[in-house]
Amino acid sequence: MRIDIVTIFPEFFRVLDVSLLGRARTAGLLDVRAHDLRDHAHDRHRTVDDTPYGGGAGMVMKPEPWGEALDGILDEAEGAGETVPTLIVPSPAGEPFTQAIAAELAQLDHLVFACGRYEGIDQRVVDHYEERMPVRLLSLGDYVLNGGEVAAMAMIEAVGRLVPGVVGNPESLVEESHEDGLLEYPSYTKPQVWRGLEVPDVLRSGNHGAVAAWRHEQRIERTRRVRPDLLGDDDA
Ligand SMILES: COc1ccc(Cn2ccc3ccc(-c4cc(N)[nH]n4)cc32)cc1
Repeated sequence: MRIDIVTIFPEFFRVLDVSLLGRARTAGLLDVRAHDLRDHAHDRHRTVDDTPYGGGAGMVMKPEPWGEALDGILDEAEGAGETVPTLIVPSPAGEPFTQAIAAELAQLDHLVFACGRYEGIDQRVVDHYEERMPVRLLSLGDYVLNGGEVAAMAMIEAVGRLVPGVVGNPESLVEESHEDGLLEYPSYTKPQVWRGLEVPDVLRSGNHGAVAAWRHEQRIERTRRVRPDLLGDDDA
């Protein structure tokens, strides 16, 4: 999977060079490239923002630098005969990002993240590129960040780890929180007793059926307690 990120803070994504996604990049499973939006602002101050039409506080990101940056990525993909990438625009006004969306995006060959700042990106950028490629406005949650970078990083990690081969043991992706609509079961490791707290006996019983049943019940109980909204009416 190829991932392009357009941002005024490309250095923010250097962290992707380490950890799980770093190994995936080295293995050629993920090709992640950050682009500096200011490279596409050609005035002396490399200006990417301006005052909003209609007035109001704050600044809005100018469309021209975005057009040049995104055209460059699109033209390269088209020139290489690749499938048209999907444009992901993190936004407080977006569709809630979920594990299901992460799984859907993990099937694609090429994602482009447009990380806005200030009060957002001129609407005409989304309107224009909706004519050329799939565009998804996605929200990380019902709170306001200062820009799209943190949201993009979270989405890239959630999607990247689902790309086949990125996670060493694919079995570890099964029965994760939200993977099938339930939260994950509680986990334990050695020592058997820690500060007077014991590992549940069933987990040391060697009875795999009993362990599986206990874990499933724990998932339902935890989901009912913490996230009843994830359960259907008859399960809540
Ligand atoms: C009009 O109100 C505002 C609009 C934008 C902003 C700051 N900002 C600029 C670009 C950008 C991209 C994503 C997000 C974001 C995403 C989630 N889930 N929370 N916040 C925030 C962003 C502040 C206020």
